[in-house]
Amino acid sequence: MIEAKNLTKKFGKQVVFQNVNFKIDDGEFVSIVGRNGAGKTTLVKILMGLEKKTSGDIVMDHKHKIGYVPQFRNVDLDYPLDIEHFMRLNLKFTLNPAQRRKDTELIENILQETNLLNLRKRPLGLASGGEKQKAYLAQALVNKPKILILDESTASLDVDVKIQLMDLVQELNKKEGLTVLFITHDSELTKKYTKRALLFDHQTVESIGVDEIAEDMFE
Ligand SMILES: Nc1ncnc2c1ncn2[C@@H]1O[C@H](COP(=O)(O)OP(=O)(O)OP(=O)(O)O)[C@@H](O)[C@H]1O
Repeated sequence: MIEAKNLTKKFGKQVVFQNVNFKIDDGEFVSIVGRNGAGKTTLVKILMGLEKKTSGDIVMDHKHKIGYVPQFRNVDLDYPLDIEHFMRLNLKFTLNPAQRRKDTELIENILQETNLLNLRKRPLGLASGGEKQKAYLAQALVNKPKILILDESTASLDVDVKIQLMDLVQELNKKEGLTVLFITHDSELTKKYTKRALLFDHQTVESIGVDEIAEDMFE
């Protein structure tokens, strides 16, 4: 479980959120929503230890690894790594033959579960937007995370590709019990894939059922 207790974050005099309280259960698939600048990324950075909270607490099992899937950026056409080697960047280097075999088996499994087996040799720079996004997801899975953070990972993808990616994440959530934090401005995907959302608004965070989400609430 991830629990925020009276969590406050300020940048200088600017209050991003103040005394917020919420819980995210293990294995939950929850949306994180709110207008631009509401504090969603700041929360993620605090969870990942990249930013310090100002006060209050985050209670979570720190043994639980977090996989972070950013929104794909344009990659140079001549970027040298193919998808498989891009994933392998997240492996620890080892000369131990048994560990190398295990690592290869892990990569095979992830390529299979993300439907990237046929694309493993595709240079990342030449992959489509959806393929790049799947490669980012596959790379995050190499760390065997318990928590997956999708940070606007569906933005700038075509609708059918968004659905493919989200179906894949839903499967990981159901089959492997991954906790998923889905940061998004997309109210339709929020409603389709999650039951509730943490709404960041005016320095507060509120848990709302997806039925309560209005079209323009966080766009
Ligand atoms: N390192 C920083 N120093 C100062 N202010 C910051 C810093 N990081 C973020 N902020 C400010 O904190 C507020 C929250 O930013 P944050 O990036 O968390 O918003 P967000 O909800 O993720 O927005 P978006 O939907 O646009 O990605 C913004 O006003 C932002 O300018």
